Amino acid sequence: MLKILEKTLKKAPIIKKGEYNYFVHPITDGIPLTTPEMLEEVVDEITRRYTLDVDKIVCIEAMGIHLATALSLKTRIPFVVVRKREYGLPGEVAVHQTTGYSEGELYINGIKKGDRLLVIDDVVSTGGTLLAVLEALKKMDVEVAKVIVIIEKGEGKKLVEEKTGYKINTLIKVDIVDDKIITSPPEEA
Ligand SMILES: O=P(O)(O)OC[C@H]1O[C@H](OP(=O)(O)OP(=O)(O)O)[C@H](O)[C@@H]1O
Ligand code: HPA
Repeated sequence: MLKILEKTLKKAPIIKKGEYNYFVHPITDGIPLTTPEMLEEVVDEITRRYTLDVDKIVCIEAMGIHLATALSLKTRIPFVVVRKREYGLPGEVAVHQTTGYSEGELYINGIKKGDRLLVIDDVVSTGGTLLAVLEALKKMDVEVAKVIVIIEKGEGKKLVEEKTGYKINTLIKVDIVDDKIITSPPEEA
């Protein structure tokens, strides 16, 4: 069902970002090559597993954008990007993001009161990014109907679920053992 994703993850190079083991894959980095078949496999699996009765898809720059684009083309649901750039538009909400190797600001725009949202991203690792975005959305007058992340790595997913109360739906789990990637089905709460 996720044959391309599994096969390519197993071959993904691992680089060091300080102490952090970072895998490099087309879904999370656009490297070495994102194929239409891989994107199709991912969005087909999303629409097979989940009912997407939402007004908008919310994705996070940069590596949520290709996923939201492909899903939007398939479902006809529009999407908005949480950007790393500040616009200063009315209603803009800034959040502070931390990952295992970086930190910075994210800016939420384009969301209206009462919106029913699907939040999508490529990977949840420490959970810092998703936590920051979901906690901000929680304070806005919107409904987060679904959260979908393609790849879970480490324990961040559980932490985000505990802290926000939202279920984080993932398609595949990766563990890095001896500089190799092991894939398995997602951990369910
Ligand atoms: O669970 P976390 O530890 O927060 O890691 C996950 C986040 O890290 C990556 O984003 P990054 O900020 O590196 O930006 P990019 O999408 O531009 O590569 C990825 O796209 C997720 O958003
Ligand atoms: O190991 C990783 N690889 C790609 N993207 C990521 N975002 C957080 N961790 C990772």
